[in-house]
Amino acid sequence: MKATAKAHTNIALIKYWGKRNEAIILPTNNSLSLTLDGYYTTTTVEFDESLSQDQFILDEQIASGEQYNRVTAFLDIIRQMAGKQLFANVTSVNEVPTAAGFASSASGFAALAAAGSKAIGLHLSEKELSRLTRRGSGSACRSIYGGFAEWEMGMREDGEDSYAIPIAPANYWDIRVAAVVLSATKKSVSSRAGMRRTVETSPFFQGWLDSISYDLAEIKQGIKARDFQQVGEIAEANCMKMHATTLGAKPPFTYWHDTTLVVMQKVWEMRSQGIPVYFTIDAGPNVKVLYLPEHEAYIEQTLGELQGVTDIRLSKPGQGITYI
Ligand SMILES: O=C(O)C[C@@](O)(CF)CCOP(=O)(O)OP(=O)(O)O
Repeated sequence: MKATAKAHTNIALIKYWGKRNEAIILPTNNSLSLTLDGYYTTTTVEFDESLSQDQFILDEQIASGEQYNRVTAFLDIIRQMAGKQLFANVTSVNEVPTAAGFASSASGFAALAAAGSKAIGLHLSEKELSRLTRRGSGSACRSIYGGFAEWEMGMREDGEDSYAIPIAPANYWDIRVAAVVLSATKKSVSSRAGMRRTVETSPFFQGWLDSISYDLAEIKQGIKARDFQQVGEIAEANCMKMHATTLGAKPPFTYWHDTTLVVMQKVWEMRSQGIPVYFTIDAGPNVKVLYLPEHEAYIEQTLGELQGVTDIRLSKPGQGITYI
């Protein structure tokens, strides 16, 4: 009863920002992402009837506290689906530089869902696997697919219709993402806490929701046409609207640090010089820069020279779940 799976993280171009149900993780809006090849998690799950509790080893460290609790609670869902009361040894290795502030929970929960469901003997479709992964971490449900994926928020309150669907495969369009890692270390508000505070208190949240259907339609048209300017403009604007909601929360907050703005302004400067380059930012200070392959060397060098930038991690579109 053992299986190993590898999953890549993804970068949202239309953000998941807000839950309508926290218990089973149902979002307030659809989101759309690109799976990246530069960051992934490999997870092995072995169910063993001799075990009296789950054990979770993350990057060669025995996990405890919140990390352990989220994994064992997730395994409970898998046990319940399979009707088996077995405990498991879980071993995860992240090729996700934690300093990058990437939501390693995305690749982590996707790999855990895939390996855990297979190890316990469930044969889930991609849709069923995405729906299961969503219960671990919302954005992770998009990592089931390679390339571009859209998480349909669903209308049902039991979440049966809330899962990701593939939009275009990894080999459809070679656009690139540079994760600009900043030295900022101050703990920002977690995405979960940030969403909650924003939904509950920000007067700008409704404006965010009202803009989603237009952004989604425009970005899908841009992807279909391989129109980088259209995709970049929409993604950057959507990110700015998401972050604007946090400024209206009570108490207000922002994920941006000083270097975040330095990188943003450098992207705008390069764009004013005629280079097609855009950015997006998640629940942290790091900036993810979108560009085309022909500009990779110049963009990597230009961003790498900025004060406060400690690493640049380049990604191409990544694959969905693979079993090893
Ligand atoms: O990825 C995106 O769409 C946008 C964000 O990264 C924020 F910018 C949200 C990620 O939220 P996640 O960590 O998935 O929350 P969970 O469901 O509470 O685990």
